[in-house]
Order: sequence, then C-alpha cells, then structure tokens
Amino acid sequence: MKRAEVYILSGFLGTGKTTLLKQILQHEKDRERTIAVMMNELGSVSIDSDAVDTDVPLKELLGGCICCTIQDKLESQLQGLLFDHDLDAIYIETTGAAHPVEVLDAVLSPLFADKLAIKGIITTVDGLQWLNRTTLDPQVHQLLLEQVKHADLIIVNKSDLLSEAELAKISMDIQGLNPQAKSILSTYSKMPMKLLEGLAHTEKAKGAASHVQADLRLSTFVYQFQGAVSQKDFEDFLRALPDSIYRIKGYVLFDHSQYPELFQYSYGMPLYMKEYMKMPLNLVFIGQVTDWSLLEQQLKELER
Ligand SMILES: Nc1nc2c(ncn2[C@@H]2O[C@H](COP(=O)(O)OP(=O)(O)OP(=O)(O)O)[C@@H](O)[C@H]2O)c(=O)[nH]1
Repeated sequence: MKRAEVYILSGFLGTGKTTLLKQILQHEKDRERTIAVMMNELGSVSIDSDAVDTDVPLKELLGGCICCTIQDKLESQLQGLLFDHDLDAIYIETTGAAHPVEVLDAVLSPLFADKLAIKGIITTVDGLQWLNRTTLDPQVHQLLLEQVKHADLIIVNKSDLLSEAELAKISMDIQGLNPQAKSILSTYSKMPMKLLEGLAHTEKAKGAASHVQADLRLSTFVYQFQGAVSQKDFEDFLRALPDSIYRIKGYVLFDHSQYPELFQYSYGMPLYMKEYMKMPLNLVFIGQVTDWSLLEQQLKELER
C-alpha cells in the first residue's frame, strides 16, 4: 500500500515558510505528483492560502494551533484527505508557534498513522532574528531552539540582510545545536529540491546503528499488534522504556478484555481509556530514537 509522504514546515512567524511552500508546490507540479496542503493559522482568517493553486486539495485549520486547540479538527481533515485522494505527499505548514513534537503528535493519529510516511521537519530561520534571539521572550527563544533542534533540514533564510561574518556565525550556532541536520543559507527560502527528496525521517531511524551519538532529531515508529497482549507484560515493557521516548498513543487489546483500550503515554505517564468497539491496534511512538528495531522486537515478544 502506498503511504502518503508527510513534510512538516516549521519555523517562527515570518521566517519564510509560505515562500518555501510556493516553490515546493511548483516543484511537485512539475513532477506531476498528487499532493495536498494543510495550513494552520492562529487567526480566524486565512492569509496565505492564495499561495496554493486551486487544483491542489487544501485544508485550512484556522483559529488555533494544531498542536493544541484544534487537534481533533486536524485528525478529521487528514482522514478526509486520505480518503478522498490517492496522495503522494502532504505538506503541513504550521503556525510559527508550534512545537515540532506536538505537531508530529497531532499528525500521527493511531487511526491512520500506518497510511503516512513522515519524511521530515523543515525549519526556516530568519537569520537576523536568530542573531537577536536572546532579546526575545524566553519562551519564544526556547521555541526557536526547539524548532532548530528537531529539524531534519534547516533553511537559514533572509541571508540578503546579513554580512558574511554574521552568516558564518549563524551556521556555526545551528550546526552546534543540531549537527545531524542539513542546514543551508538561503534567500527567499530557495533550496535545491533534491534536498527535499533526500529527506528520510523514518527510514533513517530504522536503518541507523543504535550506538551512534544521541540524535537530537525526532523520529516516529508505528507498530501494529496482531492480537491481545498481557497487561502486566505491557506495563513491564513501559517501565523499561528510555526517557528518549516522548510519546506513545494508540490502541492496545489486553487478553482479559473484549475491546481495546485507548492508550496515551507522555513523558513517562501512562493513561488508559476503555473503548466499546473494535479499533485498529496501532501504536504510534515519537522520540529521539535512532534505531527502533529493539523496541519492535520487544513488542513482538509481548505477543508470544
Ligand atoms: N529580505 C528578505 N525577505 C524575505 C525573504 N524570504 C521571505 N521574505 C519576506 O518575509 C515575509 C514573510 O515570509 P513568509 O514566507 O510569508 O513567512 P511565513 O513563515 O510563512 O510567515 P507566517 O505565515 O506569518 O508564519 C514576506 O514578506 C517575504 O517576502 C528573504 O530571503 N529576504
């Protein structure tokens, strides 16, 4: 089954996300791929939707951030897109206020996570703002750092407004924060499109060796249980998990029940909610993990 590639465009307000999206859409048009766009804006009126041609399915999520207030809306819109179109890729432009972990969390609903292939997070940075970042509100400053730390590709934009020395300083800062990501200097968010095609978020996570230096980038993993497991064994498995796993959610069927439970786990805290119907037994993981194969093995053993 073809999975729709998912690209998340992150970056603070006004850093060049829409400018980037326009170029990507042109590139996808040239490649004749079927794509959809989701745009999230905090306000109740869409500002950037003109950037998207009318022949590209576009879902707008207005009036809140996908990572918090309008998660449910995102889930139903994504499900609608997947149902109505045979998509090659989905581009999600987030609000500048979105945290990358929360965006991934919002996108990966256990109902359809197995139909998506998360390809990566592309973060745009306004070079001048980056240099002056310590003058920002501390929370905004922290968010800027998180958006860079968790990116797979970083576009240091608006380089026309900076000197060579300033550009060198920014590149050093950014590579220091996230040495694994590719970072490029750009004006008007221009980038070689082969970088986009080279992004491989999940695949990279599967293939890499586990002993390499801790990877700051996020990766995701979806496991599908074939049947029921013991609750005690499942809880033992949870207790042994490393801190680098931020989030798990999905449906787990225990051998003493008829229907699965909705399972939520964030930063070490598990929560169960009874369901009263059959649900796909998908478990979605989000973390800073370079090799999910050990975890996959442990999950398989729970089913024995
Ligand atoms: N000087 C200069 N301006 C740029 C560059 N890239 C983008 N801009 C301008 O910066 C402004 C913001 O760009 P957008 O692409 O709308 O940024 P955004 O991240 O989508 O903004 P939000 O949707 O508000 O979060 C626009 O007026 C762009 O024309 C650049 O490299 N240099």
